[in-house]
Amino acid sequence: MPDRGHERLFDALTTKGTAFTHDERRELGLLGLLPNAEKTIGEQVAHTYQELARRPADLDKHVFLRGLQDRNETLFYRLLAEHLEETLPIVYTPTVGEACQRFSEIYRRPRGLYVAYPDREHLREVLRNRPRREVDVIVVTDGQRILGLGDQGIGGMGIPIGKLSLYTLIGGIDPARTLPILLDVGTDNVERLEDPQYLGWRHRRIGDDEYYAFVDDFVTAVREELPEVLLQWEDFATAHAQPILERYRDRLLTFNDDIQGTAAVALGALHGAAKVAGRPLSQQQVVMLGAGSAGIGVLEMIRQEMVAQGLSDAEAAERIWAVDIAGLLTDDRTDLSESQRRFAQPAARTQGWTGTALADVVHNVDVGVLLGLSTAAGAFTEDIVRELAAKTDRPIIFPLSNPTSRAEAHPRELDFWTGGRALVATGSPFAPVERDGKQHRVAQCNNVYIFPAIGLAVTASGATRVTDAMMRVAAKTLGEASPALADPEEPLLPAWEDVPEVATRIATAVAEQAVKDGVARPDDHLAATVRRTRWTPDYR
Ligand SMILES: NC(=O)C1=CN([C@@H]2O[C@H](COP(=O)(O)OP(=O)(O)OC[C@H]3O[C@@H](n4cnc5c(N)ncnc54)[C@H](OP(=O)(O)O)[C@@H]3O)[C@@H](O)[C@H]2O)C=CC1
Ligand SMILES: CC(=O)C(=O)O
Ligand SMILES: [Mg+2]
Repeated sequence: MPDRGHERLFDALTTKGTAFTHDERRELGLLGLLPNAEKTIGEQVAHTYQELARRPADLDKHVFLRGLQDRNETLFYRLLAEHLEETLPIVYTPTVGEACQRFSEIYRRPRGLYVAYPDREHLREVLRNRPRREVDVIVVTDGQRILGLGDQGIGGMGIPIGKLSLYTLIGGIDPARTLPILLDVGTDNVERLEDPQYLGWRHRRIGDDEYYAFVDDFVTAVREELPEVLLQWEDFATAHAQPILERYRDRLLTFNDDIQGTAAVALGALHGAAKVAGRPLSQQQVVMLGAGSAGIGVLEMIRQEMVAQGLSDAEAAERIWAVDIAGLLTDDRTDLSESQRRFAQPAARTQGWTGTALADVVHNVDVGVLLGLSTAAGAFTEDIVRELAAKTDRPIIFPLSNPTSRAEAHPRELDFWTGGRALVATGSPFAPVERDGKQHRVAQCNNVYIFPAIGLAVTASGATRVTDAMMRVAAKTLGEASPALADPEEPLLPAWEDVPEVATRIATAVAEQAVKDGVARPDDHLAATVRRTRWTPDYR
């Protein structure tokens, strides 16, 4: 801890600002550095909230909140906790997308680490320069697939910063023990490259050989410096996301949020949806628009769930249909990756069809579940949705692409086209839908329901790996918390004010699974350990 009063006052993690008491001011050498009044944290929150509310534009609100985070983290998290539903879309999707696009323009202060390719000979030194010694969670991106907004280069840093805020807010991870990292390997975004304000390495993205060697060196440096840290991969382009996960998942404590976190939240939401629809997942025909890393990750978990519900692998595969830009994934296509090929349907099944686009699949298959992880805004058209709704009482429709501008459909339209029968969840937040004079909250099926709980689970239990079984337990525990199970009129996922508590329950179940899987130390009081691990936004 810094010993000079001035440094103490400006240490965002420990400062209390105007809430330092007179005695503390004397003790810490702060006397005279602050105006006379002594505020409580409650008063500071009220004042700061007023200031936030005065900013009309969401991006301005984002900049304001990021500034607060850099000044006083305790106050930042207390404000967010007290206004969770309202502030989440500001620090996270959709506004964080715009913040990434305009990162260089709104940049104020350093946070986290920029691990740049030109510094590749000095990665250990970069890691050693981290602001704090002890780290529980790293979120790392290379900025190539930021939400559905494509390559943002160094601007991608907004995502690890935002995700880690949610690790703290929802998962109770001590903010002093989080580290956002941006791997700066160039950008192919011409607008960024030509922008004089651009703060990243002004260079095209490096080739795959250099890229994988660099990622390897980065992982080596992380293992040497922080051998026990949880390393979360975020918003990598699909071509890199899966190979990176496969390469490191059995070697370190790591997971890919877009592949595994998204799968777990989708399965959690499907649990409640299938119950309300009155038909288990294993009896549904499932269509996914989008066969990127997120879409394939979700389908993989759905397949596992169908098998757990009694189907053979082959029977499960028959019920899963994946569609990308070129149409349905079929076994005669030569452009599919290995992970996509697992979901390719026999081309013979499309005999007699006039095409294999989404509309054709919905026309020819008794679809009960339609999911979107495609970035294709509006792809769930009125015709498609009406046809789907004519085949089933309670169509399950999840437009999951982010940010809002990339959603495959608007929940209000889905509700209208299906006469209020659709069971809907979206990736980004939407306003409640009005039906029969009542407001119905739309569930936000976003991996934010999962990753903070995974962080809490592994931190509390000392886990050394993230196993598939841990992810499945996270999905199951989330599914069991669905308000729709008790009342089909309720949303498919818990309300934001309940999410920190639900995250604690998920974390406990995941930690128990980690012990069962032999990747965490046994603990007779895991639930208590998980609760004790949680950091809370109180002045110490
Ligand atoms: N709700 C949540 O929690 C999460 C949401 N997401 C969102 O999912 C989206 C996809 O992410 P990711 O898988 O990594 O991205 P990718 O870009 O790798 O995948 C997109 C997929 O959609 C396909 N696609 C694109 N446009 C169309 C179209 N017009 N019609 C049909 N298919 C199309 C692409 O096909 P092709 O390969 O042929 O181009 C590709 O298969 C993003 O918007 C992201 O924000 C991601 C993670 C979590
Ligand atoms: C939510 C998320 O991880 C994404 O859209 O990429
Ligand atoms: Mg992501």
